Amino acid sequence: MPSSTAHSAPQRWDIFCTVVDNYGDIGVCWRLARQLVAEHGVAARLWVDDLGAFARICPEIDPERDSQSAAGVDVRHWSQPFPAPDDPADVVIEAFACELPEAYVAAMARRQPAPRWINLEYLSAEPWVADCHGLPSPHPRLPLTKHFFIPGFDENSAGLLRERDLLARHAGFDAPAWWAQHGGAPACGSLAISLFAYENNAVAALLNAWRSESRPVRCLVTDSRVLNSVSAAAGTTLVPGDVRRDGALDLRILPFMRQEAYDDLLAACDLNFVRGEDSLVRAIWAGKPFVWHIYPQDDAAHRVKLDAFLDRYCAGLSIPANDALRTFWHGWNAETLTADQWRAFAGHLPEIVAHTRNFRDRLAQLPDLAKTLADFCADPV
Ligand SMILES: Cc1cn([C@H]2C[C@H](O)[C@@H](COP(=O)(O)OP(=O)(O)O[C@H]3O[C@@H](C)[C@H](O)[C@@H](O)[C@H]3O)O2)c(=O)[nH]c1=O
Repeated sequence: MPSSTAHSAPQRWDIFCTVVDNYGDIGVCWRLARQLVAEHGVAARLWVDDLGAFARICPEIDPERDSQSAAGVDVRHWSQPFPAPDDPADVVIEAFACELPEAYVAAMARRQPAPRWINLEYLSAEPWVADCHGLPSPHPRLPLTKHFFIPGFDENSAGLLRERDLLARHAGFDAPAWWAQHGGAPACGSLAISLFAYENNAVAALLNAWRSESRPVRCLVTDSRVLNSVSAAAGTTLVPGDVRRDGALDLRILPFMRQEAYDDLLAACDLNFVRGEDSLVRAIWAGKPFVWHIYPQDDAAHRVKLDAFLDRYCAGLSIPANDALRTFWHGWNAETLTADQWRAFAGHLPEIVAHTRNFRDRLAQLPDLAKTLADFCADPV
């Protein structure tokens, strides 16, 4: 149910997003803002410090304009100094612990009732999420309380972003039409693979393995950081539109696409290599086997995060499939992958296909992140 009625003004939400690097931060905030407007009837204003990054995933955005509307969302450039705040919103989302403008926080403190203030954290499959999700954090000086919202994989977390019609869209996906517009259907019996990742030295081993596969492999490389590694492995600079055929491998470089189109790419392929948290979640909803290149952190904290996810994802797999999948994911993330590891993983793909579909279906039983948030914020503080 929308949060507003015909008689009351819609609830106003301000979502603040700083683009730390890449597209994950804005990718998540943009999806959330659109879904809140479309499914919960709120008036959402999205403050973004880097409109250039935003325009890459949503080409309607004009990076030169401080104020514009897209998909019903009021998009604002979060510039410095921050414009004097008018009336702070009913709900204020601070995405990924970005620091709100001081003047805005002061205005929040003057508001009656105080706004709901949410710190939307990074996704994690780790067990500590259950203890921290939803915790209040009173402001040390002002009459404000911030709550932590942590996306995750069970009912003790904030859930995952999932639009109401997403699974139906995947179920009705017209693969032949998609392939007709994207270079033609792969040869019969092919394995279609999308490749989105950070730079990764293991690309060379992977491409070699695919060249000598027993079945044709159509690999669609996104115009992302992994393209540097693909170019290095190919010994030439590849650009969107390039096609390279070598042995069983048919390699195609795609242009960077709008965010909605990325979902279709995941739906079209049999296996998706993803990175960061937003593409990981989209790969789960596509219900196809996937391989996660997790955002690397200096202290190797990403290994713990990766294993926590693997523990959830692999539960219920046979021991050989479990071993092959984990070894393959670790090899990809450590950039030490071998052709044997690919063959072992690929040999278990039929089991992993069915397993991933079940994993997706189980997660789809949980409330989605926008709903969890909208429910929590439905009433004033
Ligand atoms: C390949 C492609 C992706 N996308 C979108 C899909 C996603 O919304 C977004 C990519 O986001 P992610 O998968 O999260 O990967 P990322 O590496 O871009 O973002 C990262 O930012 C870091 C700061 C975080 O620590 C990471 O966890 C992650 O969020 O880009 C397109 O819109 N078009 C494309 O062609």
